Amino acid sequence: MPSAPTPVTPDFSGLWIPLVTPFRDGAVDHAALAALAERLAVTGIAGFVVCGSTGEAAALDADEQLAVLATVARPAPALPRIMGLCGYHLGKTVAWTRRLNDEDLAGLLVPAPSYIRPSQDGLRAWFEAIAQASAGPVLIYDIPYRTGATIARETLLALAADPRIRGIKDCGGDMAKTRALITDGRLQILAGEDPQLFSTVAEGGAGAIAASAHLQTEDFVHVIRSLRTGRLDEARARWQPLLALIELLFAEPNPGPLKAAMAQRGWLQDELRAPMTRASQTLRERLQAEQTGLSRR
Ligand SMILES: O=C(O)C1=N[C@H](C(=O)O)C[C@H](O)C1
Repeated sequence: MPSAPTPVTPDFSGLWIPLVTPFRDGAVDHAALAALAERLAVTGIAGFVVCGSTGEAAALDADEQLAVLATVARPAPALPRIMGLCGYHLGKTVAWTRRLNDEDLAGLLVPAPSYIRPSQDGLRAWFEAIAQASAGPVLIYDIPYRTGATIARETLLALAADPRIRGIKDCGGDMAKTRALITDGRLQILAGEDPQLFSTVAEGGAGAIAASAHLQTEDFVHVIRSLRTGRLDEARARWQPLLALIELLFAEPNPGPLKAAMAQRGWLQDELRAPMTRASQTLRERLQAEQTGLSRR
């Protein structure tokens, strides 16, 4: 049986959960967040991503983001935490990066600046300025459908030469680009599009940051471990039953459907901050039926 790939340092392999931020009556529900972190911490995950897009970070102010980070750290202090950044103002983002140097973080997850669509040279300068300000490693968050900026393969390969930039959360939707990065070998590739988790890890990706893995977490952990140790049949057997759930969770903007499904399990209130909205009634019903089916398996 093939052995697992040799880990690189720092090791970002495995399954990372981009935590939702639970709300109750408009405020962050820290009790629900702490209970969620506690529940997930024992499932075999690599760690948490705090304040990613699933965490509705764009709707949280700086104090709320720091409070969320502190709450997540409490139940499992030894479990690594990656902090998400978002924005488009370089000076403010660099200043926030410096503030985050005071926190105990495994890394920063940094998207391209939203809305302004800089050139490839501008994108490179953006990531390098943030990496330079960061005390810890940086993972590039490549998500053109949210930011409006496509990071070209050549730009990513150029950024890979920076020793502070260690990985990528890949939502680029371009498998040829993903393969080029895997072949290049300098960045650790984490699948960020949940349906692509299997193919990315099977082709040599290090793991995933997958919102849908809030649910059926052990199955997702098992899929990644099986793929990384060459147990393809085992991985496929765990993966295929997850596909319908994943499809439903992204049938409307994330994290609406995910929060609906989690609320059905009694884990949080089905509440989002505007302009994000709850999943539609029809989708909520389909999620309920799918979850009932999974619980009978
Ligand atoms: O917050 C994240 O990290 C993720 N975001 C993606 C998105 O909604 O854009 C989805 C992915 O599962 C994790």
